Amino acid sequence: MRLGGETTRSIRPRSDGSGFAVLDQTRLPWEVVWTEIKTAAAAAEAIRTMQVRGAPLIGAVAAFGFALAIAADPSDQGLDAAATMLAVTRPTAVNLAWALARVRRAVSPLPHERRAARAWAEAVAIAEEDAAMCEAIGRHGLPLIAEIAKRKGGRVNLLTHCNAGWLATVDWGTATAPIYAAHDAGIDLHVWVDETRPRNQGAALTAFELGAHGVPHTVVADNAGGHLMRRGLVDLVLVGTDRVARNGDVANKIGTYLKALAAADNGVPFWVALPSSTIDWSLPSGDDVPIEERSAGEVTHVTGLGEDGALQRIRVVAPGSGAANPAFDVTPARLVTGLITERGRCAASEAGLRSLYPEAA
Ligand SMILES: CSC[C@@H](O)[C@@H](O)C(=O)COP(=O)(O)O
Repeated sequence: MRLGGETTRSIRPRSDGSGFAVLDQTRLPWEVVWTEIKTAAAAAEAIRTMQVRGAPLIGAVAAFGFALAIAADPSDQGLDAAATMLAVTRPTAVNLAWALARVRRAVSPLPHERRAARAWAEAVAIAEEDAAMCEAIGRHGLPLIAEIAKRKGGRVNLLTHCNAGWLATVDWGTATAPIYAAHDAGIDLHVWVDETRPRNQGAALTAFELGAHGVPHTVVADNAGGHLMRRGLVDLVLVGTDRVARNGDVANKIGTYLKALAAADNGVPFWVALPSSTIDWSLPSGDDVPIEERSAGEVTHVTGLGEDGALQRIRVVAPGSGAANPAFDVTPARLVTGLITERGRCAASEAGLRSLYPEAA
């Protein structure tokens, strides 16, 4: 996607397999900084500190990190240790465990000396496939926006939460892929961007991306969505997800559930975009999705650019008051109009998912 004057992806593997570079998302939108990752420990730290975030990108970075670990120690014990170190970095996005299991399946039957090259090739394949899946999500989601544009005969207003854009994936994004596809096809659209407290992925990242691509957008406080929907100012809510349970329940950034409730009350379609690497077939419902509990400091303080151009961290909560910080919530399938995947659109239900993925166990 576009970044400054160039076209780029969110992750840049070195052709010799010695490491990869990622965009440090804790510095965006203020600075574009590429961070070199050369060890599995550095990959784990980048995921843990959210220099990289977003379910599909977490999976890709974990895969490359695992490959680096396997190059350093291809033994079974080495594989166990590296997989555990990477797996515990963040709990909610299933893409992380999915990517580690995939690399492990690819290398386990091989002799030690062939494991490193195979692991790196698998990580590259995961990244390439993610970009292709997101592009396909764009193709399958585009008609939803085109139909509204045709019916309305004017500008289509979308609302999105968090960052499910190309920064959260390898390229294109999940929720943003249909938006970019529609915008590039000449459809007049505008995106309401939820700021997404406490870490402000909407205000900092989605707004940054949409701006770089020339997509008209407006950042709103997280609490504005219901009001905008009641006023008829939202035609479609489109979000990503970190884990979809077998029954179509969807885990996503905290606050998504409230948007789904407001959308249902106002008859606004609520669609969720995902690559198949985000489906957790082992989970019967969203009740069992592990919800990440993050530091209270993310709620008590905000980070931003001061008048002097320096980054500042400011306390916004009364001194002495505690804070809780659940980072994700689960939207029940009954509130989801449908799912957009790389294979097409389906109902948010086990039957819907199986209609697109009949081979799933
Ligand atoms: C394509 S991304 C879908 C989700 O990963 C995204 O909406 C989200 O919730 C990201 O959360 P984050 O905590 O920033 O990793």
